[in-house]
Amino acid sequence: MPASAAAYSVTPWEISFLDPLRQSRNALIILNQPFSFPLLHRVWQSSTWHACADGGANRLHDVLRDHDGKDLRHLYTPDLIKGDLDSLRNDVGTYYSSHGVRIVHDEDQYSTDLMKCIAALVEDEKTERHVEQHTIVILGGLSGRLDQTVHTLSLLHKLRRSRKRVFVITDDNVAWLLDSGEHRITVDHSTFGPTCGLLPLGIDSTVLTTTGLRWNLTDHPSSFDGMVSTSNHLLPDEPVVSIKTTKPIWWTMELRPIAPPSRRSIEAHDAACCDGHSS
Ligand SMILES: Nc1ncnc2c1ncn2[C@@H]1O[C@H](COP(=O)(O)OP(=O)(O)OP(=O)(O)O)[C@@H](O)[C@H]1O
Ligand SMILES: Cc1ncc(C[n+]2csc(CCO)c2C)c(N)n1
Repeated sequence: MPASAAAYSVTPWEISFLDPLRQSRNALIILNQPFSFPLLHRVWQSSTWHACADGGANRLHDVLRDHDGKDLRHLYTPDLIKGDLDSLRNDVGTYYSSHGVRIVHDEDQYSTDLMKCIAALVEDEKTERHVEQHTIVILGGLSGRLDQTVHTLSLLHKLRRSRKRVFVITDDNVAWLLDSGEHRITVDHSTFGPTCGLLPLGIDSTVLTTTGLRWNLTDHPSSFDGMVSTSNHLLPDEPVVSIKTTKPIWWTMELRPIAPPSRRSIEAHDAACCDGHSS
C-alpha cells in the first residue's frame, strides 16, 4: 500500500445517543432552553454523566414535575448543576441540593455556564482511570438568543482541537462540526430528515464533495460570502452520507418528531436508575 493511502482516514459518524437502548460514554449538558420530555428521555437514557448549566436545571425540573400528572423528577437527577447561578431558581436549587446533587457556583464573568460545565467534565475525566473521552451531547444551544447560539457554534469550533465528538441537539436539529477531511455519516431516516445543511461558519471558505444528498457537490467552494448548502435533503434510499471538506464545516440534520416513551420504557428506566423506588 502506498504511504499516502495508509495515512488517509475517514471519520465514521453514527448518532447512537438517541437510542435509549444504547448507553454509551456520553456526557449530557442541559442548557437553559426549551426541550420536550421525549427528547430528554432519549438523550438522558443513553448518557452516563448528566449536568445542567445553571438555569438548565429549571428546564429539567419543570419538564419532569408534572408529566401526565406524574412527578418524574427523581428519575432524572443530574450529577451536577454548575454556573454563575444567576438563573437557577431557589425552589429548584433547594430540590436538587436536598436530593444530593452537586451544585457548583462559579462566578467567572469571562466564561459561560456551558463552558463551566465542559470544564467540570474535563476535571471529572482526569480523576477517572478511563482513557476514553466522553461524547458530549449538548441539549439546546441552537436557538434562542443569537449571542448564545453563536457562542455554541464558536465553542464547538474551538473544541475540535481537544474533543473527538461533541453534538448539539434540540427538538428540531442535530448538528456538529466536521473537521477538515473525509466523513461517513450513517443516517437513520426514521429519526432524521428530510432536510439537512452544510454551513461554512468560522472559516473563510472550504471545498466540498458529497454523496448521498439530493443536491450533491463535487469539489465545490462553499463560504459564508458565497454558496451555503441550506435546505438540502437526505435521500431515503441512501443509508450513508459522505462529505469531504478542506476546512471545518457544520453539518446539520432536521429531527423528526420523537414519540413519547412508553410507560414501560419509563418504568424500565426507574428500575435501572432508582431500583423502582419513588421518592
Ligand atoms: N436565551 C438563550 N438562548 C440560547 N441559549 C441560552 C439562552 N439562555 C441560556 N442559554 C444557554 O444555557 C446556558 C445556561 O443559561 P442561563 O440562563 O442559566 O445563564 P445565562 O446567564 O443566560 O448564560 P451565561 O451565564 O452562560 O452567559 C447558557 O450558558 C447558554 O449556553
Ligand atoms: C469582551 C467581553 N464581553 C462580554 C463579557 C461578558 N461575559 C462573557 S461570559 C460571561 C459569563 C456569563 O455567565 C459574561 C458576563 C466579557 N467578560 N468580556
